[in-house]
Amino acid sequence: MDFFTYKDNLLFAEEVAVDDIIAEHGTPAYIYSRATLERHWHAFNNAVSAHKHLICYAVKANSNIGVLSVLAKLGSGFDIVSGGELARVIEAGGDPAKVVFSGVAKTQGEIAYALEQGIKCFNVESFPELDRINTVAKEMGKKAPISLRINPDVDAKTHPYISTGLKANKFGISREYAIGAYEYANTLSNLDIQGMDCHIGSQITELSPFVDTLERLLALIDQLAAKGIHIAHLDVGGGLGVRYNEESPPHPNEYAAAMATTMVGREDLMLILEPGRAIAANAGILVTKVEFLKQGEEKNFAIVDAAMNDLIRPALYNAWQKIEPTNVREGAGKKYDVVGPVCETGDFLGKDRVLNIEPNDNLAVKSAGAYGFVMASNYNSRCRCPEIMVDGDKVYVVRMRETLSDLYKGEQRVPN
Ligand SMILES: Cc1ncc(COP(=O)(O)O)c(C=O)c1O
Ligand SMILES: N[C@@H](CCCC[NH3+])C(=O)O
Repeated sequence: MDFFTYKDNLLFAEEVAVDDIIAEHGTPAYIYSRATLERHWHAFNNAVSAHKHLICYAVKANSNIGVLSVLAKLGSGFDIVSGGELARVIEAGGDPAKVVFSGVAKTQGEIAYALEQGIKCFNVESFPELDRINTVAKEMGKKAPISLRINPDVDAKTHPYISTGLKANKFGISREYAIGAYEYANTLSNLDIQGMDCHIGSQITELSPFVDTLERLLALIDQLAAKGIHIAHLDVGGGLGVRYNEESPPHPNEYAAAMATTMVGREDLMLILEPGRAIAANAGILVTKVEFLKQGEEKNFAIVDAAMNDLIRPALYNAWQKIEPTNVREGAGKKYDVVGPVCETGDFLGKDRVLNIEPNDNLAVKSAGAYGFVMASNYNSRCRCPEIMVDGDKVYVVRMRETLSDLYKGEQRVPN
């Protein structure tokens, strides 16, 4: 069931017509569906329910407090990569004891903050990070729960910018050094070895890289057990892809069930999943208004009021996201490049899209709930747009549109 559907040619978000939301709140605007977020989360959670598990939603995909609060109310855990994300989780009502902290460069301050809040685990990415966490924990008179992120050297077959599990990537500790790293961690008195983790990349559309990775990590866990090092949880990271266009990634049910099946016989080993995109992407759209239609010599342009500063994925990864009018007109359309107001040729949301549109029509850029607003900027001194949550027939502004003075808040003139 899709919670962004057309009724009589009008796009609805759950029970509310998108054009009605826009009439009140303007464009551009991100619109999220609570029911979709919940359904996606449950798809993961249900598929692994027979195994001891924790779903740690990857906050980086969409860190809006409203979004996090929806997931916190379901009892979700969270995967964070900064102190800022931890603060958001707490503000949203999330439980720090269900937080895992990933990232290659955690600062001393971030480590201390996370220890103070009592997070579940630090996903450690290097030997020097082990030392840093041990030192901070010692100063605080605490033991830090840790997991080591193992780089399994598996090809996730995704865009090179979002592949993370290859030897050539900066992430994790290579498999060759894994045992040594655990043995070293075991000598540090303020560390408490809890888990093993990995994350091989994002927008992965096949099961096999996930299963290969899991098998490699389980083999390492067995080697560690033989050395008397006990691992209590295995965190398989995130990375499950979504359908933007023609992709056919495994359903979260299928993916999570494959993970749980590979772990049969290891009932004591808690399974942690860190899905981000698969929960948030198709739970959101970006709505933008057509400002002008312009005929170039070679191309037609639909110039819209959203830009690369609002949604950078097309410019950054040449990513394709579906673009559809919120009110469908009868008749054939024309081919357009959908471009924004920013002064860069790379400022496009889509190219060669057949659309039947007029100025002032609204367009919905689909699958924009993940890596959308979180990657937005104020480039060209553009105000970041609002984020709106629809819940049945209710509409909540979960982040207000920025105003012009927000743009220079905290800045000052230089005195004479
Ligand atoms: C450590 C870690 N976990 C989880 C995720 C979430 O990935 P995705 O949004 O592809 O599920 C990421 C981002 O790729 C990540 O770096
Ligand atoms: N920002 C990327 C995903 C990054 C994954 C983070 N580890 C995207 O939009 O596809």
